[in-house]
Amino acid sequence: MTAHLLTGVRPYGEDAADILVIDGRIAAIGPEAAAQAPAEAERHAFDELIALPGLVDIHTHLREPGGESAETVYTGTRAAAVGGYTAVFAMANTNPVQDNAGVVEQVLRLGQDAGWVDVHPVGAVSQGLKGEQLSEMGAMAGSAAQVRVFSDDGRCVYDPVLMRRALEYVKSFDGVIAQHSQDPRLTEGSQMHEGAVSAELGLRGWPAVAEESIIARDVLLAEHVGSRLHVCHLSTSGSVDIIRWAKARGIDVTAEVTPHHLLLTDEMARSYSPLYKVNPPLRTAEDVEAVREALADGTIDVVGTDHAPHPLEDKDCEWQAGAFGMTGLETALPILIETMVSTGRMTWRDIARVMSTTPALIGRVRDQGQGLEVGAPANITVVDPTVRRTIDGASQWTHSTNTPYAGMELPGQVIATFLHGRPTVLAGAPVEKRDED
Ligand SMILES: NC(=O)N[C@@H](CC(=O)O)C(=O)O
Repeated sequence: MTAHLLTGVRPYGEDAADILVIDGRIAAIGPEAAAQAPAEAERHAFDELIALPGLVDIHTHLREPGGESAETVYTGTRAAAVGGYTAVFAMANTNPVQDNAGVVEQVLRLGQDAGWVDVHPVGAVSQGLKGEQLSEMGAMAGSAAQVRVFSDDGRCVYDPVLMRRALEYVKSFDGVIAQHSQDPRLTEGSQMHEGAVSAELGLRGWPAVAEESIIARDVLLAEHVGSRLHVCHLSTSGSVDIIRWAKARGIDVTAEVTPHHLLLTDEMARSYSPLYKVNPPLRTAEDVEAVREALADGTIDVVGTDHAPHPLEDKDCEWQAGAFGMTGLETALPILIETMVSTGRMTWRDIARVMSTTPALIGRVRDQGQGLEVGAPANITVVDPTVRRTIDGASQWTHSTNTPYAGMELPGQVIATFLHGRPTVLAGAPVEKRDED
């Protein structure tokens, strides 16, 4: 038997209550926890700290296989655990692409061996992400990886016939298509958000309509075939309007926003530093306000990090040559605290909903996101919201340093993470899996 007693902790930021964990499940919460704790239980004094259900990231790039100079499954999932995550959905734009059962099972196994979080491989929608023919979706769904989320993320499924077929096909195994909404024709050569700042800087623009027109098309397709659509990294106020309209109409759509689109604007491009180059691009202050409001009112369902590590040479260069993407696993919760909790827009229960419960539901994962309830799997994140830390890329656990928050002071630190009852992070630092675990 393994047992842990978390004392003095505040579940969902509410009244202090001890939590007893036995053999991977929450055995008791409240006064009876200490009374029921076996003598050998490991005790953790977490007075005044906040307990949340383990975070679930619906949108992570782990890069392995093929991109190990940026990240491996091991380093990416270790960074996830440090960020408070207990599960991540690993995007399909690896090399080889996660478009068949062999590759998704490889990523699943790498995740299990690393042991930091549950890794759920995302399957590509199209073979080789080429947007021409459907991938082996059924084989991936039926594989050991039990894939339910399919995405060509990094690329848009542009062909409406392919998108329609994909939406139809995933219905048979309750899957979802997670679309990277970007009209490729409207964004050829685009470098940043199209607007006053791009005009001033002389960088080619990525117009909001390139995102909004694809979302509008896709919600109508999802309605037409009666299937489930997930919109990745929504970034504009117009996109929020479309999702609001689609939901009011009863369309089965969910939407995600990234931490960086909740905090940063296209003004950052004035530095010409590719650290701020990301896809979709950082938008205007009005867009940031719209996505914050939509996350708070439930129009946007989840926060996905879009953790996109890149090797230094792809970021330490001029803007035009830089790669799109920024790391995010270790800064997501601090940014949510800064933008949504400290501002009074969301409670800790709301954070649990958008960063744990709903992402697990969208991905059809049953042993995550169940909340801090007796009998639930003991996936628990313990955070100190009062600490303020200056972010430094070099001291993060991800293998890459492309954080746009370097030098910024952000609130909150994950003190401990428990994955199915086993601590993966204690005192803010990762804890290696032992052989007997
Ligand atoms: N979000 C990003 O800016 N980059 C992503 C893929 C993508 O372009 O969406 C990546 O894989 O690097």
